[in-house]
Amino acid sequence: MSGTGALMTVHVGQCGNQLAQAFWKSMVDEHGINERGQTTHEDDMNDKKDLLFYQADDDHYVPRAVLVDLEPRVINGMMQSPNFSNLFNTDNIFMSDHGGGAGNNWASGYCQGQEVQEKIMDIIIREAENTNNLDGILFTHSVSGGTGSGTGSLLLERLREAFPKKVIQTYSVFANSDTSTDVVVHPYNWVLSMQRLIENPDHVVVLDNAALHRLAAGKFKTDTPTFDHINSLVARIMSTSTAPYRFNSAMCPSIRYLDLAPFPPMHFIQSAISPVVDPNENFTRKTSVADVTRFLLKPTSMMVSTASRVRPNDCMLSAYMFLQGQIEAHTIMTAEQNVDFAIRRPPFYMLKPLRMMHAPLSPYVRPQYKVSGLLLNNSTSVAPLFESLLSKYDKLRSKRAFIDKFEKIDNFSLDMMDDAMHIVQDLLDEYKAVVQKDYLTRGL
Ligand SMILES: Nc1nc2c(ncn2[C@@H]2O[C@H](COP(=O)(O)OP(=O)(O)OP(=O)(O)O)[C@@H](O)[C@H]2O)c(=O)[nH]1
Repeated sequence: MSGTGALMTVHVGQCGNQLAQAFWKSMVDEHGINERGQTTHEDDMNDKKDLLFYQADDDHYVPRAVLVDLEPRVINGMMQSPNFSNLFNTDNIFMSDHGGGAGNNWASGYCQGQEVQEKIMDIIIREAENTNNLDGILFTHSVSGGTGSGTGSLLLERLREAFPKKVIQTYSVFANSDTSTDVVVHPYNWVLSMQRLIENPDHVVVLDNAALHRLAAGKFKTDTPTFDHINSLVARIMSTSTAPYRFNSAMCPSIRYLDLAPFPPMHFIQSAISPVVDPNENFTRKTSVADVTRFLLKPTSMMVSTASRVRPNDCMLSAYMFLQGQIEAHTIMTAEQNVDFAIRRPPFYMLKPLRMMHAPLSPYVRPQYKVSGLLLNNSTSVAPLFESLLSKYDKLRSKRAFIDKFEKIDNFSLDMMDDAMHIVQDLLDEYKAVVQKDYLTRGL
């Protein structure tokens, strides 16, 4: 593969593995592969299946994916489903012998992870060594339960150690703080995970379940969107953002060229997709580049609930817009100029020009719409979400609410929690400093 290496995925916990199902379902469809890993179409020259799949000795395609959970339900369910039972390499699955999960407790997930980390890392390193040119790792998990957050945190530390030069990009699901039914100790789990998200990956795509839920409720014509609805949106983000590498784009042939985090550790990325369509509905709209870009740049389109409350000094540190469909090169250039003009005025300021690129479509699947897009946006407008979660953490921590559940875990100390809180606070201060500083290009 010239200029392009391979990617592998690591999925941890219930949410991480449910996202794996949505993502890999769209990957097999987009690469013309059936549930046995066999090709369903004559190969297209732009289809780089080997970016995410390897070929077994009998030539069938196998996802370069590692599935990890401390309880077996979700992965077993996947292995029994007709779509996946013959697709994944079962040697790439780790399920704990205890089988009880981490009880929504980061400390339990982290400490159980310490006992089994070598086994999991052996799987990941073997899989990485199976490709001679790994560019990066995509990692899916939730930061509010116990396994995805706790074991996920430990694995992120170990991945960074084992792959110091590879791009690590997480898709991290934040709890839906609008619903009382979600995990009550999620602010603790979040703070502890955030420390590892600040310290280890190159990019963290922040997926706020509250925003995803609202978007899905509006678009899927249901008041009670399911995780299937929500995960289909996340799969769109993951598939569009990897489309340039998977389908031979000259503009961005590898995740290594994605310059989304010019000021680390401010590497928390918001995303928006357009159009959002219920696949079971007749699509009657006419899409255009102008229409799609306008929607993507609306603060309310971001998959982060607090981003819709625009603050006058917010600024985009780096952003990429991926457009897909039947689009002429000159249309992208005109759109780029229009967008460039729009984002130099409130509510958008940019430190770097927004980069637009044409992300090729799968040669085998035709969407219902002609033009679609994805925005990956590294903006200071993510900070209010962190501020709100930190204040939820402070409220629980000051009352020592549920703290006994964490204290009773061997090898866990409350200092770990307090240290993590300071690291998150430092990140927030960095965001605030950017917002206040006059090096922003706004004629100050
Ligand atoms: N978007 C999305 N969120 C999910 C999904 N499954 C669970 N969540 C959210 O993830 C959080 C809980 O994390 P889980 O992934 O269920 O838990 P876990 O990481 O397996 O940890 P334990 O259950 O404690 O072992 C809650 O905020 C849920 O709302 C999913 O499929 N999609």
